[in-house]
Amino acid sequence: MSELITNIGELMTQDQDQGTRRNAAVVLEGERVAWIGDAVHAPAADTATDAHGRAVLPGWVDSHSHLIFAGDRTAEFEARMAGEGYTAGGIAVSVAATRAAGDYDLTRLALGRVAEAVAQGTTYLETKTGYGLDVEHEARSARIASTIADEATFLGAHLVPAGADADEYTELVCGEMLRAVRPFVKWADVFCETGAFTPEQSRRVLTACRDAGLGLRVHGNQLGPGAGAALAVEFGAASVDHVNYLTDDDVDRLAQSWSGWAGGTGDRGTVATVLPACDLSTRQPLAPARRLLDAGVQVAIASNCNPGTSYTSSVAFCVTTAVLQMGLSVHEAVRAATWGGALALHRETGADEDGRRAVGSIAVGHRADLHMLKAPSATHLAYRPGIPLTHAVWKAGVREA
Ligand SMILES: N=CN[C@@H](CCC(=O)O)C(=O)O
Ligand SMILES: [Zn+2]
Repeated sequence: MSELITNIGELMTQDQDQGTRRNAAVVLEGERVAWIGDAVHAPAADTATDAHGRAVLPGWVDSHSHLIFAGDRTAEFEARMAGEGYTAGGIAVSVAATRAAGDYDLTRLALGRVAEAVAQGTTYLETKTGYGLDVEHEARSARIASTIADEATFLGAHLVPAGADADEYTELVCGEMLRAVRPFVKWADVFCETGAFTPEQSRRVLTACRDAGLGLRVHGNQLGPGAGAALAVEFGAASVDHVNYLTDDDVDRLAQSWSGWAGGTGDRGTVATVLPACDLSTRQPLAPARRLLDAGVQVAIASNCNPGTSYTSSVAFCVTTAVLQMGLSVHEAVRAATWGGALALHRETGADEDGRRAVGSIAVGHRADLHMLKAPSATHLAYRPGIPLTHAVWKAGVREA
């Protein structure tokens, strides 16, 4: 089956060759993009959709979320809005509720969050464990994550559970827990922060997970300056996420990690993933996305949807904030939330070992993940903040919303 989407007012492909086109058309064939060009030259297809001048972007690639949880942390949020600071300790509340939930409920809750994200234009999604924190519940979370999301990440090193010895728990994460989750996940993550895991414990987790064949990610420099970004670069992690408190050396290291990557090929570095909704919800200083881009660091924008620090799956909200508050252009912010997210998940180019198609940009042969706005241009995402602008969503060529 093929579908022609025509009369696209602005087609922001985020593809180097295609750029942003006016009065464009796209043909989808099965799960892939088969043709891109001027609407006046569009070929026939089995079905046709008239965009009536609306804008089309790649679907959002949300490279950082924590969707496998039960329970509610409204009280913690209210306390924070009344002036209390965020600490990692709140994670324990979600751990208790998550362990208490049955498999059916936990899966249903997570699926509901995925549906909410897709309805807002997200077509590729990573999610993490991290609210189980024992072997049984981390393995269960990993299994559910692998069924509801495109990419699953092991975050056993999210918090040392109450009553546990930090070093013993770290050993558990690196041993029995890692073996239990391994069949379900592609990535491992560690929360390297005061109140969570020390640099030395984080190093042990990263080493064990790398040795087990997992790709690496790091939660770092969220609540204060720390070792997260430096460790991420040292271990060749795909991304370091949060990055609110970076020193000049951290920025230099991240930029240096991309020095062998020219024109989209060569050695990858570590993507700096900024999480604007989390920064607002925790009242942290916004991550320095402008400074990172200017230094030559590849940047992604993600929702960090989770019950503690960022209970939203709206990548559009994050893009809006990145433009209005972080100094990014609309094109840069959309790029970071599409192609940048794909880069952070190693999904920006063609088929990998899994044989899957590139996501995060619109090009012939890439996965047909499209997001049509109720607006003539992507600029409206920032120009009309808070307005739900998703008109239609295609995921792998299938109309989802
Ligand atoms: N910072 C660590 N983990 C999550 C928050 C987890 C929570 O508070 O439940 C985050 O990315 O912000
Ligand atoms: Zn997170």
